[in-house]
Amino acid sequence: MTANLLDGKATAAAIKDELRGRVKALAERGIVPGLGTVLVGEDPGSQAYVNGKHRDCAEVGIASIRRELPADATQDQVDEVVAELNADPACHGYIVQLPLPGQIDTQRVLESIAPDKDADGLHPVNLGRLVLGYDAPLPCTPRGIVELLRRYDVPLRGAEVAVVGRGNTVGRPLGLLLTRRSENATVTLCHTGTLDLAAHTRAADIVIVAAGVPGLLTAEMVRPGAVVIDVGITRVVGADGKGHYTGDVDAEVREVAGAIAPMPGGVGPMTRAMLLTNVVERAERS
Ligand SMILES: Nc1nc(=O)c2c([nH]1)NC[C@@H]1CN(c3ccc(C(=O)N[C@@H](CCC(=O)O)C(=O)O)cc3)C=[N+]21
Repeated sequence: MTANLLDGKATAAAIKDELRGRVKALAERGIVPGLGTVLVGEDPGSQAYVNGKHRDCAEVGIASIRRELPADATQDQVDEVVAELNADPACHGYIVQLPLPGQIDTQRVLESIAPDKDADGLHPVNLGRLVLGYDAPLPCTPRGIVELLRRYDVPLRGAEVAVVGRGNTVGRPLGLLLTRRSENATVTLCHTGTLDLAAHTRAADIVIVAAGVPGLLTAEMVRPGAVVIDVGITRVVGADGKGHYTGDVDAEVREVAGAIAPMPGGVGPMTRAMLLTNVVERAERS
């Protein structure tokens, strides 16, 4: 048996088609949604992600607002760009690309983003709203995972879900989303302190791995027919000296899983589609 594909790329394309229609409807009201990005430094990976986001914007009809600062930028310079985007009525939402250089206080920057313009959904106020069940922009990767499962009719109600990783951007908020009344999944949040990881993953109907450890989930850790979502992205240098990105799920898992969202082609494109969705939703409320 080979796992069915949960095709994040195709699903994200369908979502972008839907967004294009919503952007047209906004245009009739004289509103053009705007997404801002703040990039500090010249990391090629970060540049590639930010370029991808602006390409997505162009495809959907969202205006791009791009701010770039050098790698040696000061805290004041970053604060100034954040204050400018907070005040700019053309910017409905924006992200500060992470990681930031070491001289910048990341927490201070993220906390100074206006919560209602937080396109990532990672501002402490918005994570707090998520905990409390209030309306808020949702974190893009967790939202993209739930949307991908929904569009492939993978049942969440009553499902046993093992989430591997408790990071602030994926694992922790994903547990919050999946345990909302509207999803009603039962979540086991596993982490580096989990004593018997395989016992938890083998008991799960859905295994979502966001640990950043290549090959962490192996075939014997997966119940035959289970749904597997690979959220890992780790840069590794191969024997040929070339760098590439790899996920957390071992290739053999394909032989046991019922369905799999691979890396690449799974959660990454969904994350980008949810970023656009957050911005369009915010513009629709304006
Ligand atoms: N403030 C902030 N928000 C982020 O959302 C954020 C960030 N900082 N820093 C870095 C990570 C990483 N990230 C990715 C998003 C999409 C792909 C993606 O689309 N990947 C493709 C492959 C690459 C491609 O085709 O371009 C895939 O998985 O198929 C990858 C990585 C967002 N991040």
